[in-house]
Amino acid sequence: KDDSSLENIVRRFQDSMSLAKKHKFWETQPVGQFKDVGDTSLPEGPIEPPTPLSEVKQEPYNLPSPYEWTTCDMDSEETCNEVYNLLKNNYVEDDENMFRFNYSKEFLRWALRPPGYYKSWHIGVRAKTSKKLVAFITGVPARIRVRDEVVKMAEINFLCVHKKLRSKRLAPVMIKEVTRRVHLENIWQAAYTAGVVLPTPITTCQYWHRSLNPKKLIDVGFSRLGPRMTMSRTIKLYKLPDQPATPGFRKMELRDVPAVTGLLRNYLSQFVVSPDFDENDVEHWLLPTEDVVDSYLVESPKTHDITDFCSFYTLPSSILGNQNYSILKAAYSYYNVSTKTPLLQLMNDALIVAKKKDFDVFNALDVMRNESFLKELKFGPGDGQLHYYLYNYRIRNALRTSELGLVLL
Ligand SMILES: CNCCCN(C)c1ncc(F)c(N2CC(C(=O)NCc3cnc4ccccn34)C2)n1
Repeated sequence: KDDSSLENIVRRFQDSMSLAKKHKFWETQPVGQFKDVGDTSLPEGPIEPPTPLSEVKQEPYNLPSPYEWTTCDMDSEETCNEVYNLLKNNYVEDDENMFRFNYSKEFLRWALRPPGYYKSWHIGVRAKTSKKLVAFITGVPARIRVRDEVVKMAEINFLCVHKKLRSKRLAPVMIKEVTRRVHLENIWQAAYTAGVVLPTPITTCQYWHRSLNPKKLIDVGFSRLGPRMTMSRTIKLYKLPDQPATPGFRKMELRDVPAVTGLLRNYLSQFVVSPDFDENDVEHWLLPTEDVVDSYLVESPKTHDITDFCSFYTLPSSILGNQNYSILKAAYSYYNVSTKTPLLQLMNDALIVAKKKDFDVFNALDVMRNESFLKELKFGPGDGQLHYYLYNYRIRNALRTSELGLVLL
């Protein structure tokens, strides 16, 4: 890029300004502050005590005058459509603005209605005159274990402000409003991620990508042909068998929920931060849902024990400005457990079924035990980093990515 162009100078200045304002806001919040990093005298755990519910602000925060709060009822086809279209046109893009997430309506209904969810945490902002939905932020309740403490938290996600309303300082007031509504339910901690550095990540993950349809990925600019590589050599490099290799590898069913819950709880107990799933959670988050989440397990043909489990979620991206394709079909590694089948073989079977379902790429973060298979299964490091954060909960030292057992959608 011509870095000296005035346009780039202005953009860099604006970025630095918004970054400065970002830290202005986060310095007012109960989060680990940069100045406190390394201060081992500060105890691990909640940073501020809960407030008596009577002292929690009862009325919503003030929005700039042309805008009003709205609660988005995801059960309503019309409202779900509005949320889908807002995100489809205004949510996260890659740095080169070639792709934008295109979370489907079924995915959003799944992601936002887990056991015990609160409609009041599905918060929208409308323009008073046109009633157009112009911004969105959500929370869902989750029990998250940090070392040996299980903490009720809100998982905050889908913060989106319409492109035309950026730098109107809407995000800080939306974060304060979702925090207020979470406090009203007597919950004082939260977990969230961001592609940008804020005070202060508990860990920073790297995305890895395994090509399943290399020809399309190169055509749309997601990947580039390797040096001294031809297209046919590249297609051959990423070729996968037609069927999974593991005997007893099959789709998860409702009757498997108790066994999968036991398997998953044991496996996740090794990580410093992970969800504390019960059977209701497993039924919601891991039972296969068409075009939303896929999960497979290994049932030993001899003993009929369930020994292993793998899952991935469906998150397509819109391809901005390509003649031949408009959608990138991406699968994201979710929760995987290996007790008998080597994780390498289990994940290769996951790649095989994902390719069979016509996904173009299989993405994974370097969390949990994922590093053990990434290179060998021909994943390549991505350009995106994902920083994980806890709100109002201090972790004494940042975690290694292998100590993190939490995947947010
Ligand atoms: C927990 N909430 C995370 C949701 C947001 N997630 C999934 C996300 N957050 C930051 C990223 F860096 C990222 N990446 C996946 C990797 C990737 O595929 N990069 C190319 C690409 C294709 N489509 C898009 C859309 C947006 C950004 C990059 N894109 C990088 N994913």
